[in-house]
Amino acid sequence: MSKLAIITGAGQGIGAGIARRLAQDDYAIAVADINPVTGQQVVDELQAAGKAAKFYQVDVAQRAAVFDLVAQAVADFGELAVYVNNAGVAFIDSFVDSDPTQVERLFDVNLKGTYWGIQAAATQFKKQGHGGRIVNAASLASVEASALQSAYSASKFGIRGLTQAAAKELAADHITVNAYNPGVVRTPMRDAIDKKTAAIKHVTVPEQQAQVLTEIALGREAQPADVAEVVAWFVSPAAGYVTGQSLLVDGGMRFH
Ligand SMILES: NC(=O)C1=CN([C@@H]2O[C@H](COP(=O)(O)OP(=O)(O)OC[C@H]3O[C@@H](n4cnc5c(N)ncnc54)[C@H](O)[C@@H]3O)[C@@H](O)[C@H]2O)C=CC1
Ligand SMILES: CC(=O)C(C)=O
Repeated sequence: MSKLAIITGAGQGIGAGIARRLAQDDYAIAVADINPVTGQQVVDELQAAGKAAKFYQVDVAQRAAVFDLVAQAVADFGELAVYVNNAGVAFIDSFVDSDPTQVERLFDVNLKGTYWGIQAAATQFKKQGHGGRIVNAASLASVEASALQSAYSASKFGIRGLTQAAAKELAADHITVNAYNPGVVRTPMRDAIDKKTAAIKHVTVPEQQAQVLTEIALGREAQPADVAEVVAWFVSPAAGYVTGQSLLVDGGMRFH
């Protein structure tokens, strides 16, 4: 019988990559996303490959909806084994020009959405009584803040803190909590970041992307699969003694 993995923001990008990768390890995949079109497309793809998957529409900023997500997915697939807080939003703007509405929404989705996800998953794991794995999406912006991404960086610093605090408290229940810190991963989020950054800097998008590439030691951007491999490791038996850690997956951009 498959074990259940809930992945938020799995309708595209890194989350979809994580869904595809964990499906290879015979997890039943709960594709949780605010976007029903892309989310269902990922489910259709997994099901066409013979994998167990179902779409759940959720806004992770809504605590009750996150708890309902866990309850519905467990009712559909049985015991929860893995919860990945991947959903996130970003925007580019100067500190002083950042729009308050965008700042509020970003903290509600990234920081509070991760908080509710840890709460809901840990509550379910405690009920089940034999541990579990929680993995959170931080960022290289959680170890060194990014200019033009003040709110985003703060949210990711916060997620690193949530990861450490949850790991300390939940270890007694054999629940590990870790985070992945991607650098530059080619997704729609990154496309939007590159476009706005180029406009602010008055350069072309290719020029902006070429500049960023010079900062990556391995000389290439990441693909979602690069990050998904790290998440697959975090939830594997091999990482059973790892908790509270935030692992840079950036091709060599930050060396903390
Ligand atoms: N792409 C990159 O270079 C990096 C991404 N990250 C983080 O990785 C995670 C995934 O990023 P990407 O795949 O690039 O993003 P993306 O924007 O391409 O995909 C994010 C997914 O989350 C969903 N989503 C957004 N708000 C939601 C909400 N309130 N409730 C439920 N679902 C929601 C979107 O519909 C989308 O399917 C994010 O937390 C991001 O901050 C971290 C470092 C670098
Ligand atoms: C560094 C980072 O988190 C993005 C989205 O670029």
